[in-house]
Amino acid sequence: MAYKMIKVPAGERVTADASGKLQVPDRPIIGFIEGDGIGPDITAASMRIWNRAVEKAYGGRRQIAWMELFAGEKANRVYGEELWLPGETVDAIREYLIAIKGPLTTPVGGGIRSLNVALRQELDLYVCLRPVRYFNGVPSPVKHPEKTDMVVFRENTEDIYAGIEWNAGTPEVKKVIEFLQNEMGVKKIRFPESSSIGIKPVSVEGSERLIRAALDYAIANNRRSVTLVHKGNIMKFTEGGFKNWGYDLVRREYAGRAAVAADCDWKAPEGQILVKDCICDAFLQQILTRPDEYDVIATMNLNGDYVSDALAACVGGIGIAPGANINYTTGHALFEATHGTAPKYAGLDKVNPSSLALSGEMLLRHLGWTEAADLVSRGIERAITDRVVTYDFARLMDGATEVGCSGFAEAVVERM
Ligand SMILES: NC(=O)C1=CN([C@@H]2O[C@H](COP(=O)(O)OP(=O)(O)OC[C@H]3O[C@@H](n4cnc5c(N)ncnc54)[C@H](OP(=O)(O)O)[C@@H]3O)[C@@H](O)[C@H]2O)C=CC1
Ligand SMILES: O=C(O)CCC(=O)C(=O)O
Ligand SMILES: [Mg+2]
Repeated sequence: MAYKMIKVPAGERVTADASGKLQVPDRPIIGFIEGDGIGPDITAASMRIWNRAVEKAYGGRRQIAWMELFAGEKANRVYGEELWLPGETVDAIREYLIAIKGPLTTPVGGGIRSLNVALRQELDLYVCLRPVRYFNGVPSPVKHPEKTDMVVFRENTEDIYAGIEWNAGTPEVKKVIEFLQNEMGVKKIRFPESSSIGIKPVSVEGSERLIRAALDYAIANNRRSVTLVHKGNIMKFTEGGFKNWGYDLVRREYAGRAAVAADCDWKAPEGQILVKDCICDAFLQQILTRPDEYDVIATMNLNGDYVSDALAACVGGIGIAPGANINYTTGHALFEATHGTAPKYAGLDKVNPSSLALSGEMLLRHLGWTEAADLVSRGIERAITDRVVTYDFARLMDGATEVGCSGFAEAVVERM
């Protein structure tokens, strides 16, 4: 495909077969979006780490051909018009399959809708995968951060997060409210004249494909349990549906490999995954009090957003919380940090690049480049153990050497 502003480097496409399995050439073209706010700082630092890890692991036999894609504020500058998410950015990820992005700004209460959510929706990246593990030496607000070892599978295309809503006082919201009151017999809208309305779609298909991905991951990685996190006592047909459809799926498709807690008195037979559920408010309490009881988590979009930041806090904060948005059927994957653009730190070469760097570690592992991935995590681990850290860790550690974002990347590279 010919692109207007995207320069395709010398290299080859990663492709996927009909089952989503990847074929990875030695010089894969991988897209990257720099991102807004701290995006340029953490992208430059992470690139240094990823490229060095690949060079060290494969001595030039393998190399990533980076292809810059544009979104957010930079897209406006590059295209010379108001264009937040150029169509060719989405097309290029569709064509080249794998990309990584920095955070993109979403204004609150008006303005453009989230570009991050738009990318997930347009590419149907239905899993937001956020592993949460503790790196030795990272300062944490909990007593036993090493007990937190969870992998969050967050549904990424549905829920109230999809942004289907109408603003108070508009003719559109009036129409929706009148429909709800007159056609659907709704009597519970407390202030109908001044309400905004949002819609929460949660489907059987959307829930099943997410929960299936979580179960397959748990089985492939010898994990102990999958917990469905929901608020189904209150939102019976959406969040409660998610839980019920999940249990139905386990009984229908995973017999002999996974067992529903209620069917086995909370003890899965030897070699099987225990599937249980937890109401989200209680879950947010238990990740602080009993984190070792949870393992793989499957949840809906908004819960997953809250849960992943809360879990990140337990193991040192969102400065070190990686993630990926994946469609396991088509093979498309867009890796990204859990955190946002942290605008007050933009351009200061200050923040922790680990969240993006570790998202790249996930990307390398996803490509099957395990040796390079291991070097990234080893370098980060060693820098932290040596107490050479960015401000977010330094302010909580005794005897730390505080370095900037690029300085941390150098410290990682030296210790690979
Ligand atoms: N996927 C994406 O692209 C996402 C985008 N966003 C967007 O980002 C913007 C800002 O959101 P906001 O709510 O401020 O959340 P942010 O995640 O951007 O920042 C909140 C706080 O988290 C800490 N933090 C974030 N990143 C790092 C890092 N790399 N190293 C160290 N500490 C870090 C800082 O804490 P402290 O102040 O304590 O130093 C920061 O003030 C919004 O427009 C939001 O919509 C938000 C989340 C995800
Ligand atoms: O899109 C955004 O601005 C925020 C997204 C977010 O917080 C997340 O996906 O974790
Ligand atoms: Mg978030």
